[in-house]
Amino acid sequence: MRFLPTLLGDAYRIESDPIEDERGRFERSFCVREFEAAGLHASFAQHSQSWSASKGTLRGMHFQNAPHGEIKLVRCLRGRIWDVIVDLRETSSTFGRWQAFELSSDNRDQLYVPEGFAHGFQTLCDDVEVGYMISTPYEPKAASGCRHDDPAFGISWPLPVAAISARDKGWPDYRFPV
Ligand SMILES: Cc1cn([C@H]2C[C@H](O)[C@@H](COP(=O)(O)OP(=O)(O)O[C@H]3O[C@@H](C)C(=O)[C@@H](O)[C@H]3O)O2)c(=O)[nH]c1=O
Repeated sequence: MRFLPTLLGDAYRIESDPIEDERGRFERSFCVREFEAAGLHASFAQHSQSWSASKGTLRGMHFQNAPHGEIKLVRCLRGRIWDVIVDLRETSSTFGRWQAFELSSDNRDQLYVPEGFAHGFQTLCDDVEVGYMISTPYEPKAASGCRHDDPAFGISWPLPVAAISARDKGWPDYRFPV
């Protein structure tokens, strides 16, 4: 695996090292030894998958409040997504900044999302499956988020929004600390 730094501190794009033979392909998508050697969190409590029917579907931007903050390892298992993270760590030099990554079942890249980031994605085609490893169990009372179109961040999305949950449409404006 190759752990490629991103523009945002502590977040990594991870490329795998596929081994191909006459049957097809083998690759490790997670490895405690390699994650620990790279200094990354290597213990995950949950693996979740979502399926989105339509191109343009938007899920996010999500995070869990402390003390239930999550580290996520995100991979697109079928189709293509525009995956976006926002650094919400007030002490970070990249606080308030966002970055987007195309993850797909073709490139098979993964995104390591540190604790303290908001995460969301938009599907770039129909019939999209996304899988996440998550460091902490789901805690509904701590689940929170910010709007994908919040002017505080100015995130660019590639497509008009075709489907979004009422909850994700209704997150209040993000307030930067004064
Ligand atoms: C996230 C989650 C949801 N649920 C339930 C709550 C709800 O009834 C249903 C759908 O939940 P949501 O609308 O939050 O699903 P979704 O919008 O797909 O949530 C996901 O979005 C992406 C961007 C992430 O980063 C993930 O961590 C997760 O927050 O599933 C669980 O039971 N366990 C979980 O871990």
